[in-house]
Amino acid sequence: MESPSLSEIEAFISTPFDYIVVGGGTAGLPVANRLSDNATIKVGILEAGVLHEEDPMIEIPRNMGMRNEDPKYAWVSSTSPQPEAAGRRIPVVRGKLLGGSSALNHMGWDRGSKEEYDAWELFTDGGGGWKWDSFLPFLKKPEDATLAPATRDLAIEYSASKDVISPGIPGETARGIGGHVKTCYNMYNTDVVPAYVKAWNTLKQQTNSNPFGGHASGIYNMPQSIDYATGKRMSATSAYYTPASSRPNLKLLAGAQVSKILFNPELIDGQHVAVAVQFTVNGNKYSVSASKEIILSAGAIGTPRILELSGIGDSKLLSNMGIRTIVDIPSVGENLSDHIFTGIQYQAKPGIRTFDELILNPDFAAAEQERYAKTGQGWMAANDPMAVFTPLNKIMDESILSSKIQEIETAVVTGKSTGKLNDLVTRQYSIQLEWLKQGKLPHLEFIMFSRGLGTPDPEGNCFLLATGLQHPFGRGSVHIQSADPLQQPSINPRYLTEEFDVFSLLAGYRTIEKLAQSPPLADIIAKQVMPAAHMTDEEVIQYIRQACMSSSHYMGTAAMAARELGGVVNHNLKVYGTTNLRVADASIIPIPLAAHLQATVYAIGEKAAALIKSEQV
Ligand SMILES: Cc1cc2nc3c(=O)[nH]c(=O)nc-3n(C[C@H](O)[C@H](O)[C@H](O)COP(=O)(O)OP(=O)(O)OC[C@H]3O[C@@H](n4cnc5c(N)ncnc54)[C@H](O)[C@@H]3O)c2cc1C
Repeated sequence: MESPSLSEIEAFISTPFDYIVVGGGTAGLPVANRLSDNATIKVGILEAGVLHEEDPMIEIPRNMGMRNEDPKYAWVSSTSPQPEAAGRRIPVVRGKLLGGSSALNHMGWDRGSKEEYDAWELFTDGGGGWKWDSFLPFLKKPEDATLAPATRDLAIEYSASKDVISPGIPGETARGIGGHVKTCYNMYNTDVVPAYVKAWNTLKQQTNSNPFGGHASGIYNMPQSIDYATGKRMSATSAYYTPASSRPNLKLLAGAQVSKILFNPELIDGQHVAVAVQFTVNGNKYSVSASKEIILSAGAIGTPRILELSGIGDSKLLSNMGIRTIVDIPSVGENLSDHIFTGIQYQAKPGIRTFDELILNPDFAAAEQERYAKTGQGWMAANDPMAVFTPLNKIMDESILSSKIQEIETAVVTGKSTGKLNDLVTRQYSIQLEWLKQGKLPHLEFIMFSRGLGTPDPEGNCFLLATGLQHPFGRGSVHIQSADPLQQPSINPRYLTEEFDVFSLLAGYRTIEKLAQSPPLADIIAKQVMPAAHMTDEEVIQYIRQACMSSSHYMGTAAMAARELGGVVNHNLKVYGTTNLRVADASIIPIPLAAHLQATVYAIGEKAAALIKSEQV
């Protein structure tokens, strides 16, 4: 791992910064870019990972996933043993490099539904404009949608049904044009995709021709954060850092791990004033000052860790670690949620090609690599774009569902739920129960991965049909284990601790089975590879516990909510009890969102920058 030289560190710490952004990731880099567009404002970025310039492992879309366990690219960590997931430690993947998780993710570009963003305002008691109508400009701002020449909406083209839904604001006004992150439709679809879409149509799932308009249920062709012209991934680095990197007033120190925020001993109106950031390089400690603000953008795992190391968190936990409490906020690091998923692997009949072909057929792989090098197109630029987001009532018997909803409602009301029922979670549950009863918002996502897990079988290409829980009831936590800033925090998502979450994934699993039996998908399947077919409900539940994985969609650990409710930041993203410490990343999301997170996190970065600018004098 490259480290910055002493002269680079000295140049950085002697700069009179106005703002320091901690974490050069998906939200942090938009903040740094927007603040430094004023040449009189000095902005510093501290990033624990390094800058990977022109790295094919990041830029070439088909190389995704290959560096998730490499410490030069990722924080290699796992959860604490998860009792309800067969006691496993489940890998926790996050980017540790400039660009953060946007440089490692699967590039899907989507957003949640109107009602979900409208709910954010219920946590901030109306402040700050955190609802669909006022957040929409920020959801659009990061994006530069390439609508031509990649205009083919294959979800509609492949659709067997004429029953296409397109509610909400019109598609033309819902997408962003001219922003920093270029997006396009997928460049190549494997042979499984047309049959997959049509099989969903036979199960009465409608195609959604306008998933960005505020209604995210249905089948759709999810755009990708890929530049159509080059075929390269767009990360926060290529989108926001590179174009601004030559600004003299923007400085990056990569390879510097932040340990804590330092505060002025004197308070202003009873509030703490953040003045500097302490970081380590090769075990040596340094600090750098900021005269205006410090913005924490270290992600849903990194941000609560830094808050606690700085003395902001649950005073009991902090005193056990020997850390002096600066602000007692017991909810720091609580409220962790994630989209857990499970799946079934199938082998396709001979002649049906999935991405396994790139491993099984070296000549074909070489030809595709050559095509990519010349044109930026083809299989190496391709992904799995078909998204299916569905409420539970679209995939199961309504009477069974309503009795299950009744059960969880009773558990919540009587306090029998196994989760920690603080005020924040109680409000979240009442909103989530309402969403379930209305049956409009997605509760599950179905994803088709056009490749098998493990070593491909030469007898036939494989693919995986997976389902992921979008509005889980389980809530976990991330907390430091000691005052040592280099020790990994304890990450406990408490997966599958709520019965309803298990029930939902079982329903998703049974739907995958039905889908695989539906033509024309059934016609291209040779066999079910994993797990065994024809399992009882008990056996499927056991399999889910043994095999479920994280989607790496960690959120909520420094929730934006009223302080008395259990919030960590207010509607201006300021940490309670401080005048000038903000959080901008996935940790502020106050309630689980039924979408992949990056587009929303970029929007949080854009909105944070606008909030900060609006307070500049
Ligand atoms: C493998 C994977 C696949 C995914 N697929 C998709 C997808 O297809 N579509 C989608 O929309 N979303 C996807 N996501 C989720 C999405 O990418 C993340 O939710 C989002 O990028 C998180 O942004 P963030 O700004 O909160 O954190 P990050 O982007 O992770 O940024 C945090 C940054 O802070 C740095 N940092 C942390 N601690 C410190 C410290 N102490 N000192 C200095 N720096 C620090 C980190 O190194 C990192 O660069 C995926 C994520 C992963 C990991």
